[in-house]
Amino acid sequence: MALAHMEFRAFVQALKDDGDLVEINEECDPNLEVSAIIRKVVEHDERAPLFNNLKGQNENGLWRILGAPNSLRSDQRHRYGRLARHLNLPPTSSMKEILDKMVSAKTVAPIPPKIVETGPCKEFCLTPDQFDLNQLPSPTLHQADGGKYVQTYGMFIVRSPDGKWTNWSIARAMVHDKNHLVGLVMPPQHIAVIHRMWKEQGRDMPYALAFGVPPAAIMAASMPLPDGLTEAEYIGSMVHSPLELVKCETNDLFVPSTSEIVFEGTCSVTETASEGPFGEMHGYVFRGDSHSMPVYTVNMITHRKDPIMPVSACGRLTDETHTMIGPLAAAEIGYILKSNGLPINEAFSPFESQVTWVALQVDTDKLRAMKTTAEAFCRQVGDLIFRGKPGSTIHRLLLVGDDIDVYDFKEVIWAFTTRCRPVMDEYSYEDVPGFPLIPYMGHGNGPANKGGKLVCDCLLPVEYTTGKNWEAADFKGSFPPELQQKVLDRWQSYGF
Ligand SMILES: Cc1cc2c3c(c1C)C(C)(C)C[C@@H](CCc1ccccc1)N3c1c(nc(O)[nH]c1=O)N2C[C@H](O)[C@H](O)[C@H](O)COP(=O)(O)O
Ligand SMILES: [K+]
Repeated sequence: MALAHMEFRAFVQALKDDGDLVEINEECDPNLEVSAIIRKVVEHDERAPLFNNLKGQNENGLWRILGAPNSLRSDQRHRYGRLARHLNLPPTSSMKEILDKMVSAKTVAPIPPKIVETGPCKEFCLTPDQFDLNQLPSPTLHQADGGKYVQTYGMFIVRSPDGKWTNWSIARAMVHDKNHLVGLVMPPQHIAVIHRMWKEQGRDMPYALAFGVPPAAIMAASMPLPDGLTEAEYIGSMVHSPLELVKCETNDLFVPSTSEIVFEGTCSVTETASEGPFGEMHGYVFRGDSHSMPVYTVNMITHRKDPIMPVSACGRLTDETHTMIGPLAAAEIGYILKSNGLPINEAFSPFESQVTWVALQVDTDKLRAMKTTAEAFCRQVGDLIFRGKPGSTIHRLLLVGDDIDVYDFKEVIWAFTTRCRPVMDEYSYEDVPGFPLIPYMGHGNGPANKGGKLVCDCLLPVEYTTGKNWEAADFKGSFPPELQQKVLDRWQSYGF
């Protein structure tokens, strides 16, 4: 068996070996029942459900469903275990170790994928007369959704017309009819950038949609890596070995050879259909919230025997849209700021902000050496991030000092509520792209796609000049170390 980060089926086995999987063998209905179970799982950090017996499965087992593929574990020591298994890291890994791994490939030479003749994803091939997406177990995830969102954790593979750039990304898609999908293609996302290139040439965009890809691949697919970067090469260097890809049957794109299921086809550059509403990552589904989006034709389905379809039933905390979209954007944001010479140590997107914030830990020694002002520094950070793509889903950047652990929300909110004077210490951005999926944007008082962003300076003025002039009124901050040690040593004998 391959390693968990390189083959989805090995990943499912790793969850089972970790005691992090519940196999459900009684028949479940993909119409809401499956998603209701997944929602209860992710709202309580329960074990991942593997639905082995779905209403609508065909004679070759097409398909089963793995819910909550990258959500949290309840045991605090293994909280990010599922994310760690995506990257061949120990299940006790911290979020910092996980995000550092995702950024590690930026400074090494890309390792191009290896093309193989065939692979498990080719065990079965179905032409459109042999399948009906409405009869297969496509799940309805929220009762107010506009359709069956069969695509929430698969990977779209699209390539620029000149063949130079192959982008891998997650973008949602719902069943439109027996062999068509309609999906969210939204600027500034790379799938929309490439779709536009094909549209300018008046040619439909070939795509592949691979479900159950190597877990390391789906992590990079969810990360806002630079324009023009081909994820397949990036992942190869991240995992230090080439990914094995196999050619599609109906177009010249390549898919991971061990993919559980592959949809192949073309995405129209002219035909659109109604897409949404959908229970979104911020926790809302607004009735009637549908938009015209491109139609994908499914010309071929290939798959493994008894294939597993991964499903992210997203919404309120804590599912893949929170464990991946925010933190992976934060990793890219942190990297951009450091590469521009700014004194940033760490970057994280707190789940409690519904991943609309990124907290940035500032190295305040280096900050003081810059002899800058709060306004100049905050504007430098805001201009770099809010005018670029990786910051597109983030509406608040919080600058905090070295004493604040950005991975611990208690620390972040303490600094924000006590060191950032509302209005005076906040620098607004109304002339930058906004994220319309956040309810106060898409269903708020102002323009849905513009503005509504802030850089919040949670550094006190002394941190820019002479340094911290306070002691925290807490156990670690207000007592001599030897007294702290004495209390810890005698804690039991005191009677606690
Ligand atoms: C992990 C994950 C990620 C996404 C999405 C999902 C999951 C589980 C859902 C469950 C399918 C929900 C939805 C969230 C909506 C969203 C839109 C735009 C940005 C962020 C989120 N979704 C994306 C969606 N992006 C859309 O354009 N389109 C989508 O539909 N994303 C985020 C997306 O994968 C990341 O932004 C990647 O950086 C995109 O790659 P790219 O930077 O363009 O090469
Ligand atoms: K990507």
